[in-house]
Amino acid sequence: MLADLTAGAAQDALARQEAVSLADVEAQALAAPPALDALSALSRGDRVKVIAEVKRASPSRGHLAEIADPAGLAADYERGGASAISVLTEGRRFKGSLDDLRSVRDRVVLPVLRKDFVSMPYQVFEARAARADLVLLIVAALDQKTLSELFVLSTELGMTTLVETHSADELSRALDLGARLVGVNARDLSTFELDKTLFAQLAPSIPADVVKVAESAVSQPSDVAAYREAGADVVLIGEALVTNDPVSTLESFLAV
Ligand SMILES: O=P(O)(O)OC[C@@H](O)[C@@H](O)c1c[nH]c2ccccc12
Repeated sequence: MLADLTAGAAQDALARQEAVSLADVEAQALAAPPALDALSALSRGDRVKVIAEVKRASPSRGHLAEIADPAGLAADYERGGASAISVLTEGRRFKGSLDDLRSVRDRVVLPVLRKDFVSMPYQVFEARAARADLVLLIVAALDQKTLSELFVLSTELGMTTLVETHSADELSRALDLGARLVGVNARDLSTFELDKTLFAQLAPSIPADVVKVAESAVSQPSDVAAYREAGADVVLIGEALVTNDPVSTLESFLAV
C-alpha cells in the first residue's frame, strides 16, 4: 500500500511537471518568501503542542469530511491553539491538493506542513513554491540515499523536515540523517494496523534535543495525555478534528 501511494503520488507529480518544468518549479521555490521557523514553533514547551491536519479521507478510514473550505478549517485550528497546520496534498486516496495548501497558507500565520508521499526533488520544490514551511518524509517509503537527498534539499530550501518512522530501524535511519523533528506514526502505512504503544517504545531512543511528534490515533484527551507522558513534544491529529467541532475538540486536547 505504501509503495502504491508513493508511486501514485510520483506519477501525479510527473504529470504536473508536464505543465510546470522542474526548472520553473525550482525558480518558484527560490522566489518564495522564506519559510517560517517551524522547529522553534514545535519545540518542547510547558504544554503539549498540536499539529492539526486538514484531512478529507484516508485509505484506512475512507471518507472523513467534505472540507469545502480548508482555509476556514485551518483558521479554526489556529484559533483553537494549534502550533502548526498539516495539509494532506495527496489527491488519490486522501483527496487533498496543493491548492488546499496554498489557500491555507494565505489564511494562517502558523507554519504549514506539506503532508504527501514525497519521493522526488520536484515534490520538495513544489512544497516550497506553495510556501510550505515543513515537508514530510516517510522513512519506510524511501531508500537511505533518496531520503538523505530529499532531506538535504528541503533543508537547503529553508524548510523543516518531519521525518516519519514506524520502527527502531527506521528511527535510527532518521537520526543518522540529523533529523531535528522526528515523528512516530502509530499506523503502519503498509498494513494500516495501529499500534498506540509504538511511540512509547521508541521515544526513549530519541535524543532530548530532537523534537518528538506522536502521529495518529488520537481520539480523546486521554490519548494526548498518554503520548505526553511518553515524551511527546507534539501530537499530530487529523480524524478527531475533522469529524468533531475543531475548536472545542482542539481545546479539550490542549487542556491535558
Ligand atoms: O487522522 P489521525 O489518526 O489523527 O492521523 C493523523 C496523521 O497522523 C495521519 O494522517 C498520518 C500520519 N502519517 C501519515 C503519512 C501519510 C498520510 C497520512 C499520515
